[in-house]
Amino acid sequence: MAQQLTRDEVAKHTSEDDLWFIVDHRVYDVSDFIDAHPGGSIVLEQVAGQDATEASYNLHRHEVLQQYTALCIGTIEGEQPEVIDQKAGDLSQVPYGEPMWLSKEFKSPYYSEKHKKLQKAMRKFVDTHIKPEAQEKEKNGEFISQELIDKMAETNLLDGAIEGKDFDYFSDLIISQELTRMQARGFQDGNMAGMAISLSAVLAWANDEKLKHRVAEEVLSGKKKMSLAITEAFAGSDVAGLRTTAELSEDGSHYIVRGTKKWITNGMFSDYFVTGCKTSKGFSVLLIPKTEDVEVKLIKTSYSTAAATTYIEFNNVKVPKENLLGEEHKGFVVIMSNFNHERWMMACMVSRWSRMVLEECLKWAHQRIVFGKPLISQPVIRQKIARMIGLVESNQAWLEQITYQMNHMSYKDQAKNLSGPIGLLKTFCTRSAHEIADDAVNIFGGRGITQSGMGRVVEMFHRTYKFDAILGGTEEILGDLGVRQAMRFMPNAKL
Ligand code: HEM
Repeated sequence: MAQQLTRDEVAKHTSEDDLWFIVDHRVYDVSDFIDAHPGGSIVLEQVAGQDATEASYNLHRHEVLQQYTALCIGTIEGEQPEVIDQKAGDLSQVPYGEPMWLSKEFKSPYYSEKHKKLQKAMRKFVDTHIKPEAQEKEKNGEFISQELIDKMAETNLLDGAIEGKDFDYFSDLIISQELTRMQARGFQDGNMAGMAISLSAVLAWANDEKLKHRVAEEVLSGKKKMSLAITEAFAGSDVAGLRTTAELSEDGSHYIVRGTKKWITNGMFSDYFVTGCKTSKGFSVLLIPKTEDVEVKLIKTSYSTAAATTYIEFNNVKVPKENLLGEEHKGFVVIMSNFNHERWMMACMVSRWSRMVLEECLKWAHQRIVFGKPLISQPVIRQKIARMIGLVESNQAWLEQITYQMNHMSYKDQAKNLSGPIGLLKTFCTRSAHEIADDAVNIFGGRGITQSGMGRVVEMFHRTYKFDAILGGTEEILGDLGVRQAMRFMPNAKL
C-alpha cells in the first residue's frame, strides 16, 4: 500500500534536489526528474511543496502521469484520488464520447449482445496490442510489424468474440470504429487497409475459385499482403483517364501490364495488387502478383509513412489470364461495386475520429482554466461544442441507418441502391470533419497545432481528415454521384 503523507509533510520538500508536490491527492517526488522534465525545472520549482493538480491538468494529458507512476511516492492521508484512470478496454465516461448504443442509459434497435461482446473484445485488443505499436510507428514512419500481423491473424476474430456466421455489417462497423481509437491516422491505413479494400474485389469477382481461396487464405492468415491500385498521376476519380495498359498475349494465356500507379496505400509491402488497367475494348481489373518487374517507391504525404503510400511502376509484367477479376473490358462495375464498402468504411472511421475529437474538446474545455474560469464557461466555446455534437450524432445515425440497409441487401442491390447514399454519407462525414477540425483547433489554440502533448489528437485530425475527404472518391465526385443516382430514380412525369 502506498504511504500516507500529510500536506504539511509535502510542504517541507521544496529544494531543487528534494522536490515534492501533490497532483490529484497523490504525492510526487520529482527530485531526480526535474532535469528530465520536458517542461523544464523552473515550473516544477514554482509548485514545490504545493498542490499542483490544477496546473498539471492544465498542461498535460492524464496519460502522462500514468506513464510516470514511479514518481508517485504516496497519497495524502484521508484523501482519495478523483481523476479517472482509464484502463485498457474501458468505455469513455465523457458525455458523447461513445456512440449512443454504448451508453447504458440508451437503447438501439441495431446492436445485439453479440455486437456488445465484439466491441468489448475489440476495444481491449486495440488498447493493449495495437495502440502502443501504432503510436510508435506513426512517429518513426516504419511499417507495421509482422508480429502484430501474426497476433491479429492468430486471434481469428478475437478468440471467439464473434462467430463467422454472426458477422454482419454492424460487426464490420464496430471493428472499423474501434480501430480508429489507436489514434494514429497513418498507421491506421498501414494496418492492412489495402487488404480491406482489395480482398473484397477478389472475393466478389475472381473467376478462378482456386485462386480466390488461395489468396484469401494467404492474406487473412497474414502471410501475404495486398493493396488496391487504381489511381495514377494521370487520373484518380476519372477512371476512364487511366493509362496503365494490359495487353492480351496472342495465345490468350496472359496479359502484359505496363504503366504506373500513384498513392497506393500499403503498396510498399504488398504481394498482390488489384489493378485497374486499360484493355483493348475498355477497362479491366487484374490481380497482379509482385514480381521483379513491379517497382515500388515510397511517397511522403502529410500523414505518417507508416501507411506505406506508394508509387508503382508495372514494367511489362506478365499476368496469367486467370487473374482477371470480373469480365474483360467490364472492370468498371468491379471497381464501382467495390468502392461502396470502402467508402462506407471510411465513413465509419472518420465519423469515429470526429467523436474522439469532440471528446478531446469536452475534456479540455472542462479542465483548462482561462481568465480564471474553465474554458467551458465561455458561451462561444459551448456553441462550438454544440455544433460538433450535432454533427457527430447525425453522422452516426445516418451511418447506422445505411448499415442496417446493407445487412438486408445483396451485394448487387447495394451497388444499385446504396452507392448514392454511401457517397453522400461519406461526403457529409468529411464535411463535418472539416468543421469539427477547424473548431477543435480554435478551442485548443497553440496545442491544436502541436504534435505532442494535450492537443496531439486534434493536431493529427486537423492534418489528416482530408485523407478521408479525398481517398475513395472526392467530396465533389461523391456529392455529384449521390445526386445523379437520385435523379435516376426520379419518375419521368413532371411532379
Ligand atoms: C509527475 C509530474 C509530471 C510529469 C511526469 C510531467 C511530465 C511532462 C511531460 C511528459 C511533458 C511533455 C508534454 C506532454 O507530453 O504533455 C511535460 C510538459 C510540461 N510540463 Fe510537466 N510533468 C509533471 C508535472 C508538471 C507540473 C506540476 C507542472 C507545472 C506546474 C508542469 C509543467 C509543464 C509544462 C509547462 C510543460 C510544457 C507544456 C507545453 O509545452 O504545453 N509539469 N511534462
